[in-house]
Amino acid sequence: MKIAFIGGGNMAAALIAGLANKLTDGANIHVIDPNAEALGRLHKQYGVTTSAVADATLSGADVTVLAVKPQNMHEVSAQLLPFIDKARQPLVVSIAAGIRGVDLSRWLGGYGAIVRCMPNTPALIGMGITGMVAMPGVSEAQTKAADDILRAVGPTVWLDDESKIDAVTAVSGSGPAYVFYFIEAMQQAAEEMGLSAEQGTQLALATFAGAAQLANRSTEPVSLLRERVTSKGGTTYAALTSMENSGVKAAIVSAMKAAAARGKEMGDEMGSAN
Ligand SMILES: NC(=O)C1=CN([C@@H]2O[C@H](COP(=O)(O)OP(=O)(O)OC[C@H]3O[C@@H](n4cnc5c(N)ncnc54)[C@H](OP(=O)(O)O)[C@@H]3O)[C@@H](O)[C@H]2O)C=CC1
Ligand SMILES: O=C(O)[C@@H]1CCC=N1
Repeated sequence: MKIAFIGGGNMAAALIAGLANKLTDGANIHVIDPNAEALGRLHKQYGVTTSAVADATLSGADVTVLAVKPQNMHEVSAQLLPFIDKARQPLVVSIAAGIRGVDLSRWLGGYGAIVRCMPNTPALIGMGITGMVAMPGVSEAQTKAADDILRAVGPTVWLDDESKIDAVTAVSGSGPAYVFYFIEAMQQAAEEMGLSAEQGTQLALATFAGAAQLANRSTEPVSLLRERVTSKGGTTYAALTSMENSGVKAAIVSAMKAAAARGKEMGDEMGSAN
């Protein structure tokens, strides 16, 4: 399978890291990005071919992944359009937050073979997860091709309704940042209580990894696992009571709803502006 990426930034690099060697040889991946340094790195690490601007290599791609910022999706669609060979029906995969399939299709001259995805950066180590939705013009074979690509970097979750992808963005697309934020807070607290930076980091990271694995492997609800840590009148109880009193859970719920709302807003803004 020949795969082209337009945009070779953070998320594309994470996907390419998972894809190269696993699904396809790096030489079957072509990356287009104006940043020569980023291209050089990707070429050196994975053997991908590169170019600074959209070129005829795109015509030979079975799948083109649009991995630029949402604000650049309209101009990039215009750059891709001349290279879409409609007789071959190549698949277009968008990973952009917010950008709706109907707008992308319009920018691509009514082209319909589009799958929208929301991956996340743990794809870099093959531990991503991706929410996906196929536009009406996507064939079964194309759905499978999109699934094969994203499954190379972790499980896929197919959605029955495009509007739900904003929720996926809020949960797992942006999610790694919430986890890193929580780890940063634990690191800070550890240091403030006298542990070294190294010890704080080691303890926080192992706790996150262990708790996530435990929850993943357990058949019991996460709330029960939490209760088992929380001895009556003990230290965990003191911490969780403090969190509840500070409105931590409510703040997380409202932050994630803000992420989803921003996804929808970006779709509205970009769709109506172009
Ligand atoms: N980062 C993440 O965790 C996730 C991101 N996404 C989505 O992925 C997309 C990319 O995000 P991310 O990788 O973080 O962003 P980056 O800014 O890291 O990468 C985008 C890249 O596209 C390049 N670019 C801009 N214009 C063009 C063009 N015309 N042709 C080719 N390349 C171009 C940019 O170059 P320059 O910097 O010079 O403009 C940059 O290198 C976004 O739409 C985002 O919503 C989805 C899931 C998770
Ligand atoms: O912050 C963003 O907009 C992108 C989408 C999900 C993760 N990063």
